[in-house]
Amino acid sequence: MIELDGVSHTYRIGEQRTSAIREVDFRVDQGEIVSIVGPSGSGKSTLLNVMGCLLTPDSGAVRIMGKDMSRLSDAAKAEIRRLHIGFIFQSFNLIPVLNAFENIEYPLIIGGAAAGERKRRVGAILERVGLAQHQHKRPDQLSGGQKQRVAIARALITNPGFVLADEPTANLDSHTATEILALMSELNRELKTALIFSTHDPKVSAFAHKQVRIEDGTLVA
Ligand SMILES: Nc1ncnc2c1ncn2[C@@H]1O[C@H](COP(=O)(O)OP(=O)(O)OP(=O)(O)O)[C@@H](O)[C@H]1O
Repeated sequence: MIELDGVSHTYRIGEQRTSAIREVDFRVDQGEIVSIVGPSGSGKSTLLNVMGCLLTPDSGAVRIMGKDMSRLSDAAKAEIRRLHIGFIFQSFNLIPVLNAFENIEYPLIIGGAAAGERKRRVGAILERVGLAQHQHKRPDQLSGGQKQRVAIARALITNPGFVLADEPTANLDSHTATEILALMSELNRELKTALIFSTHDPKVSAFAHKQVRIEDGTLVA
């Protein structure tokens, strides 16, 4: 599970201070789908980045699988991220010079998987997300929905316990967004991977089992 206990974060640029999240208590259990809803600037990305250990909060505790992140070195946190957390971004963040197969394979190379195992696992997930026939295309040769399918496959290829998705459907038309959400829900049921995603669209939020609302950095519901 991921647990946040009284977590706050303030950005500092010169003299300017922006209190992005304040005293957030939050918990996600295995297999849940949780949406974080709120207007622009309310702190959704900051909250996801703290949960994914991409950002160290000023105060409060972040525990992942029971481990207190504040006690770990950067290298140990990177290892927790690699083993337990997948990321999906609004703008897909695929590597432009790699094709779909290679983008999905990349986390397995980092993790030291052998070539045969990589081929088998990437082949299986390409089938699962409906992209087997597009595996040799680079991101600029894929549609928005196909790019997000590659990103979903890349996030899931290491079998993480959690996938954090920052506005995963914001750059997609509503039909493609619905397809992507349906795919993520199916994969959540099959793999029991928890999915935490942010959105400001109530229709998108409705896909979640649990919805939390953030306003001005504070969880309000
Ligand atoms: N790197 C940063 N440096 C300084 N201020 C930041 C930084 N990132 C975010 N902020 C500020 O922190 C607050 C929360 O931002 P955050 O990106 O978490 O909100 P959000 O709800 O994800 O917004 P959006 O829906 O527009 O992506 C905003 O006031 C924002 O301007």
